[in-house]
Amino acid sequence: MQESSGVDRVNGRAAERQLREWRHLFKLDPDREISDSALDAVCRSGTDAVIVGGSTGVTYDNTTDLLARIRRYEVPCVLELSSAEAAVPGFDAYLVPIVLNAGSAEWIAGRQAEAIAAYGSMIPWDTAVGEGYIILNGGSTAAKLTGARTEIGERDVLAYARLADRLMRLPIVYLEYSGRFGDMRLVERVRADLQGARLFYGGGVTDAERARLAAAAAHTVVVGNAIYERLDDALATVAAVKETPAPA
Ligand SMILES: CC(C)=CCC/C(C)=C/CC/C(C)=C/CC/C(C)=C/CC/C(C)=C/CC/C(C)=C/CC/C(C)=C/COP(=O)(O)OP(=O)(O)O
Ligand SMILES: O=P(O)(O)OC[C@@H](O)CO
Ligand SMILES: [Mg+2]
Repeated sequence: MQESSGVDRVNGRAAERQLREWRHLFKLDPDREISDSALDAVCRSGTDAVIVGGSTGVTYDNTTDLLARIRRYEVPCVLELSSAEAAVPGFDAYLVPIVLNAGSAEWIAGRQAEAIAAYGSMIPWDTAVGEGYIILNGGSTAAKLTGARTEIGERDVLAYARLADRLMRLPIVYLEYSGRFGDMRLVERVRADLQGARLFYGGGVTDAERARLAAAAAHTVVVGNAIYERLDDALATVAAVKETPAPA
């Protein structure tokens, strides 16, 4: 384990505890171009960790290339798996999405079980962490891919979150609005209702103002597309999140 990685590889549950302390995360998509100077700014920004992931076009090669570039820096780097073929060794931890409101079991347990069977003893269980995704922007790539039931109200969102939190005991519930800024009242309600899981929020956090709102509602704020579209504003989200008092 690298001293600076921020993720304890000796004991997977310790890795989960460390993830719980993270307030701000940047998500880099291996399927999108990023210049060396932009990557340098992201990795030195003070974010708690960089997630590598995207819903489509993620391959072993583009994931390996991005990991090698990020490894020049001390920032912890975790892989969010969206395809079994792109399970690249060398990350500090592995996040495995389980799309609770997917239209088909393929995205809830099907692909995951297939990959677990295929990789067998090669899986680094000590750094593997499950994420209970609830996808709420029907226009997003992830929603279309998984046929997610996005037209649902607070009662159903809370039910999915409780399923993940109280029954499945997943360490992370992820409210995903990728590409659109979500309903912070709903985010706040879901976070306040969780008993053990950490609430990750991602979607449309494009500047400091939105980052503050999201940081007041969720435990952890994830910033993705803004890195590619409005880099300076994206970088400003780090301080905005860190300066916002963490919710309970
Ligand atoms: C080294 C080694 C062998 C490591 C293995 C690590 C490990 C723990 C393996 C276990 C096996 C396993 C379970 C593998 C994963 C299998 C798998 C493919 C699961 C399916 C994941 C899934 C449900 C994907 C659906 C899409 C999704 C929810 C992706 C999450 C990321 C996301 C939403 C990104 C946003 O995407 P983006 O492209 O940016 O979207 P926009 O267009 O909106 O911007
Ligand atoms: O790309 P954005 O809209 O910032 O969303 C971040 C993340 O939740 C995507 O999985
Ligand atoms: Mg994206």
